[in-house]
Amino acid sequence: MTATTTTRTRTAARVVDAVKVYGNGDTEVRALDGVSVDFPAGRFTAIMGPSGSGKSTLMHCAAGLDTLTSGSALIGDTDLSALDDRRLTLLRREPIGFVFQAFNLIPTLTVAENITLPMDLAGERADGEWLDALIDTVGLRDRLHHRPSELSGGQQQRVAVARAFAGRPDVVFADEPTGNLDSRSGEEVLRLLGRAVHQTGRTVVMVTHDPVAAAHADEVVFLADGRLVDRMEAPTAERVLDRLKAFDGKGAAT
Ligand SMILES: Nc1ncnc2c1ncn2[C@@H]1O[C@H](COP(=O)(O)OP(=O)(O)OP(=O)(O)O)[C@@H](O)[C@H]1O
Repeated sequence: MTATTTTRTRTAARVVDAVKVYGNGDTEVRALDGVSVDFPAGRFTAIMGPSGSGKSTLMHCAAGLDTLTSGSALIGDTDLSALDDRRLTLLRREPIGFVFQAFNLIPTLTVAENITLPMDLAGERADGEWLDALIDTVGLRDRLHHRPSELSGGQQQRVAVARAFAGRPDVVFADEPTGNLDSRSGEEVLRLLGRAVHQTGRTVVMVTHDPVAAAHADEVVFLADGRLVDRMEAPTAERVLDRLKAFDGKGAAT
C-alpha cells in the first residue's frame, strides 16, 4: 500500500469500551455494553438500532452531555472524563454543536439572535462571512428578524441547524432532528446537514429511527442491546431497512 492509502482518517469523536449502566440491583440497565466506535472527521454518520438499543445514550455520552460508567469518550484528542464541569461547559459551546428533535429555540429571541446565542453566551464574536454563507445555506435570510413562533417547524429546525454550525464546530450531534417534521421539511434539514458536512468538512453524528433519514448519511452504525453490531457504508433506505428487519425477534443478529 502507498503512504496515501495507509493514512488514517482523522477521528472527530469516538468512544472506547463504553459502558453505561443506569440504576442498580434489580433495576440495573446496561444501556451501553462495551461499545467502541469512531466517528471520522468530515463525514456524516447515522446511529441506528431498535428502540432501547442505546442510540441516545451513545450520542449523549460521546457528546459529553452524560458520563460513562466506564470506558472513555473523546472529542478529537480530548478525553471528556478528564474535564471538570467548567471545561465541559466550554467544550459544549465550542467544538460541539447540537440539534435536538424539539428545536430548543428561545421564543423571545429573533432568528438572528437564536443563531448567534451560543457564541454570545461564550462572549465570542461570530465570523461574519461564515454566518452569512450559513444563513444563505439554510435559506433564512428573509426571516432573520422573525420570532420562532412565526416560523414553520421545518424553518425552526433550519434555525437550529444554523445555530449548531454558527461557531464552526468540529462535530455536530443531532438527536432525531427530523422527528417532529413532515417528510418534506425533514428531507430539507437532512440535505442541509449533508451539505454542511460535504461543503465545509464538518462532522455530523445523527441518531435516527428513520431509514430514509439514515440514507442521507455516509455511513450507518447499528446498535443492538447496547452493543455495536454492524456498520454500513453508502447506505440506501432499502438496505438499512433490510438490516433493521434482521434484528426483529433475533436480538443482535449480524
Ligand atoms: N435515565 C435513565 N434511567 C434509566 N434507564 C435509562 C435511562 N435512559 C435510558 N435508559 C435505558 O437505557 C436503554 C437505552 O436507552 P436509549 O434511550 O439510549 O435507547 P434508544 O436506542 O435511543 O431508544 P429509542 O429509540 O427508544 O429512543 C433503555 O433500556 C432505556 O430504558
